[in-house]
Amino acid sequence: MALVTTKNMFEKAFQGGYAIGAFNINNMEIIQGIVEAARRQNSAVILQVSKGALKYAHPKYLRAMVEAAVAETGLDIALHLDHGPDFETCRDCIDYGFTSVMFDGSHYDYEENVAKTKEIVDYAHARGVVVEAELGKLAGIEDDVKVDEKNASFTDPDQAVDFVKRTGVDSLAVAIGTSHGAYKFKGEAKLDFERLEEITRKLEEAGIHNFPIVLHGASSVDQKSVEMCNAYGGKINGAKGIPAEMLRKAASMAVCKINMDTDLRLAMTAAVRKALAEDPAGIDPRGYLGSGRDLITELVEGKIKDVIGSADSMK
Ligand SMILES: O=C(CO)COP(=O)(O)O
Ligand SMILES: O=C[C@H](O)COP(=O)(O)O
Ligand SMILES: [Zn+2]
Ligand SMILES: [Zn+2]
Repeated sequence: MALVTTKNMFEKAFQGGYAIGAFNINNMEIIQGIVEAARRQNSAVILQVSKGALKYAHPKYLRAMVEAAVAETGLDIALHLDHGPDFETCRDCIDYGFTSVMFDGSHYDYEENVAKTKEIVDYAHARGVVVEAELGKLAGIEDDVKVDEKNASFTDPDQAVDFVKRTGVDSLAVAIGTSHGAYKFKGEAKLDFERLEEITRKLEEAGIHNFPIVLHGASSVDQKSVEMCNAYGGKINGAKGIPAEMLRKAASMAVCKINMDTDLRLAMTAAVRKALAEDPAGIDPRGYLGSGRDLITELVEGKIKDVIGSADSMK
């Protein structure tokens, strides 16, 4: 039993009109919380590691824990680098046994993004690893880079076709109105589904069939977690995410990978705050971290079952 790439997962998800959840991991409790949900729902899952996570927990630790999860559950699990900033980071993760890497060159000009992505695709494909790239700029905060709403730009469908052809990437993250973090919309939530449809139509016309699209910044910012945080001393105001029905619609289209981190952070924080507040004399980390882990399981199970639709994708 070994880690798998996302190739087979995406083929099935595209055909089946659902998406695979890609959840950010930073420590053992988060990994266990997600994997337990995937096990209960018999679902394939992607565990992804940001640059910040690589710094917090060495990739060797993360890989070893994820491999333990595969051995325990027998599930299809891909270990993915999220927003790889450069060739070196992507190469290191490939060399550490990741099965998928993202190179995020969206902040470079177009030709530079093409050239850098291609270099990583060549290195990865020679080693059986798949690559996700990004075109268009999402608003919000990614690692240290903050893009404000007016500097965000949606993905151009013609450019997407040219990009996929020239780089040979395996999947593409697009900008259609989602953003990273807990504050996604000031007013009404809105995604550009026509653009998403046009990207797929143009790819199909160019002979690139069933091409998997990735949606970043897809947390729903569940009010239950926000309220729980605030009830136990948190101060989270005006947070707003992507409504579940929009994610369902995206998953039914070409979106095969849906990225969520903020929702997990909120759940973990809410549960830890509550556990500490309710047991002021408690000092056992297994108590409050265990509560965080349980709430992550509950949250991820709900996403798999009711939002992204990947339940029983292991069959
Ligand atoms: O896209 C993400 C990680 O790459 C996470 O998005 P959220 O901030 O919406 O959870
Ligand atoms: O894309 C951003 C993810 O939420 C990861 O966040 P991080 O860089 O703080 O680990
Ligand atoms: Zn980006
Ligand atoms: Zn992202």
